[in-house]
Amino acid sequence: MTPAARISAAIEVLGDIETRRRPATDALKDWGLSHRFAGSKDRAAIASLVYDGLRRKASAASIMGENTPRAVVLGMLRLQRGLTVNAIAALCSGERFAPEPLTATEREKLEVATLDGAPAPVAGDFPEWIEASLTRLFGEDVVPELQALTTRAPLDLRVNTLKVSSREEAHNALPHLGAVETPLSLLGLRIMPGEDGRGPAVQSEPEFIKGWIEIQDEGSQLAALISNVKPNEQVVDLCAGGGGKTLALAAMMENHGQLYATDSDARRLAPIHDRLTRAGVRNVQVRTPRGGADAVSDLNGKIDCVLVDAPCTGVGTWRRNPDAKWRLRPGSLEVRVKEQATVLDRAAALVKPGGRIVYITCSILPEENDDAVEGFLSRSKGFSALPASEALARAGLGRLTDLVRFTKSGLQMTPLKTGTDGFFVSVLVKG
Ligand SMILES: C[S@@+](CC[C@H](N)C(=O)[O-])C[C@H]1O[C@@H](n2cnc3c(N)ncnc32)[C@H](O)[C@@H]1O
Repeated sequence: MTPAARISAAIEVLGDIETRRRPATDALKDWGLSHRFAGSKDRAAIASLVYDGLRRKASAASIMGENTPRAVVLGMLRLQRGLTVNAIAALCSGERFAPEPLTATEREKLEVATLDGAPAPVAGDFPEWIEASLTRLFGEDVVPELQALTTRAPLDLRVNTLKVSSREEAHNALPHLGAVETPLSLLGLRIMPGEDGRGPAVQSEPEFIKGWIEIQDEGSQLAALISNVKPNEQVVDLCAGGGGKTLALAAMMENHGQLYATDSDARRLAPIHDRLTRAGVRNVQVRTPRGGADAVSDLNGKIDCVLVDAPCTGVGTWRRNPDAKWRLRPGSLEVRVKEQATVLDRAAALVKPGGRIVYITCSILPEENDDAVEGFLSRSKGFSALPASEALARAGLGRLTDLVRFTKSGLQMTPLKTGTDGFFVSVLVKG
């Protein structure tokens, strides 16, 4: 396919997402099934155009003065990809499979293309209804913070110290990936996405299959490190899901002590078994919930650290899932907030005196972060929030102090400040 034909395809897919209100992955999959001639490079390039369009949907529509899929793609090519008006015009030739030529108005709009004076939800590409929440956290930095969430995320790897002795060893074994060391996690390697937004097929690498590396955002690695779990502790990963954090905790515990991994959704937990085997983990008991029974009721009052990687809106991962931002509704935020209260209350009963809950979300909305923690502290006697600077110091992560945003009861990482997904962490100590 020509670059111009890929742009036509991206406009078509964005139209499908809009009219049928469906996730981008479904629309892209259907497009691929009905255009079997398109090769994998074409499909990746089209997906990348669609995701960039979603990343800049509000700002692109604003500079073009209309909200059509074509306007979004044209505006995105200018704003996100930095194409000149002539380069965009050359792609829109009107020839076979290419988009129609630019109108005089489109040309004019693309030439001016400024976001000066645009309201924050337009300049920062986010839904208007969360502006007040974001302002509570970011104050005057809402636009730069949210603009950083419109960029493409790198592919981060965590080196598994249960299988290799150092980050260097894994790095040296994988020179062809072009990875660099992550600046904040000493276990991380980072691969920048290619022009078409694609990364290498890491999961096919022999080192991945041997368990030397896992795919994990640097922010997620840091959140696990802040828990400061140690060998020989008793630890529960209460929302273990597919086990991303469980694996990181097990490596920190050097396979000593006991780590219980559970989740209210048995299906989400299913992949953890293969992952634990591949990673060489021997100290994890997976507790699969059965028939609604509490899978960790025997552990009440016995646990040193309960990790609550809470269900959340995922606003902090919008770099990776840009269509999620336009599907977020106040009702879904409310549901997540209720789930967060439930899971925090469950965690509280597990903790022994002197133990801790480490509460994590991949969100930047205060309702899911400080408010959830403050609500918990007002309901539960005996817990207090450890100052986040102290939590960093205890975990040997003092280097984060000048980068993270400290909040009332925790700390916030963001793409702008830490170059990671938007993770929130709060450590709640039982006196
Ligand atoms: C952010 S995801 C966990 C991701 C996982 N920890 C990882 O690192 O790959 C949140 C998880 O919380 C689970 N969850 C939701 N409500 C829960 C509850 N009341 N108790 C336990 N788990 C719950 C969800 O099923 C989901 O798997």
